[in-house]
Amino acid sequence: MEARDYLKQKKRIVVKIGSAALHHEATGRLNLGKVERLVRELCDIRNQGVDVCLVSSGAIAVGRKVIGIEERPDNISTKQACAAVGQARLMMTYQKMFSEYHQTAGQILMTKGTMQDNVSRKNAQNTFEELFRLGIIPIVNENDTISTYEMQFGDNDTLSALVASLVGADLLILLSDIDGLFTDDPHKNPDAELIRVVDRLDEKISSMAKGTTGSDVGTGGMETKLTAARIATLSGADMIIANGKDVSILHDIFQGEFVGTLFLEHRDEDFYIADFIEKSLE
Ligand SMILES: Nc1ncnc2c1ncn2[C@@H]1O[C@H](COP(=O)(O)OP(=O)(O)O)[C@@H](O)[C@H]1O
Ligand SMILES: N[C@@H](CCC(=O)OP(=O)(O)O)C(=O)O
Repeated sequence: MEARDYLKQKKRIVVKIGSAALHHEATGRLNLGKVERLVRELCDIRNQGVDVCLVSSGAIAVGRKVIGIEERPDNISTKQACAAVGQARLMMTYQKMFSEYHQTAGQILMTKGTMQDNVSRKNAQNTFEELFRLGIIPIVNENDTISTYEMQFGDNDTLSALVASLVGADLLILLSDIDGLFTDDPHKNPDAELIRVVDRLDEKISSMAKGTTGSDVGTGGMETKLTAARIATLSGADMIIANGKDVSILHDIFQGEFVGTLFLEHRDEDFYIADFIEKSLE
């Protein structure tokens, strides 16, 4: 079995939490206890001197509940309205909880254009760097209120990996509603087995991930998590998919415990974010 003790040495991490992991399944409402535990874990990691960045989904799901829309919206303008309301509400909740643990959080909302355009990307990079220098925890989401189809990442798995690449993180953690990458979708195949470590993202691994999401609020499924793994590992960051059901798993990861699926970094000096977006996300 591979050793994971070296994960204790990570200096800059990006943690992504999905909409499904942030909400009560029965009501679709925000799980405040979970958000609070997540914030506590992140503050504790920050207190150890590690730069921490949170990529949080949930704007549309939160906004949906505030506005009172029962069905998952599929038209873009309704999603944008939900995001406008929900992102503000989500940040209000995060700001309050981070300040209770004496940490400061800042918001960064991005579109595909932010990453494609050299000037915008550099500006975003500078802002991240300054926030880290000041000890502030950036909270990132897609700017859903103004992103129409052609400007969308569409999923925060890919966005979180691009952020990890942009800020030179050495670890990306995707907190999902599942224990990690399985040999098949475990919601459909009870014989699927958890994969502990992925050294190379080859065809065999890619074919295991299905794009369908298991929840009413999530997007992307496992396919987008493998896209994220490709971006993160080529950029020089290890990536872990772990179950966000109990967010103290972040502590376990930092203790070097064998949880989730670990994708090992394979830095490629020729990997360039803007080229990747042009080729893969059109
Ligand atoms: N090979 C696989 N291993 C694990 N989960 C898979 C796999 N293929 C598809 N999935 C599905 O992906 C879902 C996780 O993605 P998603 O619903 O988008 O959640 P999140 O909120 O974490 O983004 C799982 O619940 C599972 O149903
Ligand atoms: N940007 C969207 C989330 C998109 C997304 O990737 O959601 P998820 O699959 O739950 O991580 C929002 O905040 O509602």
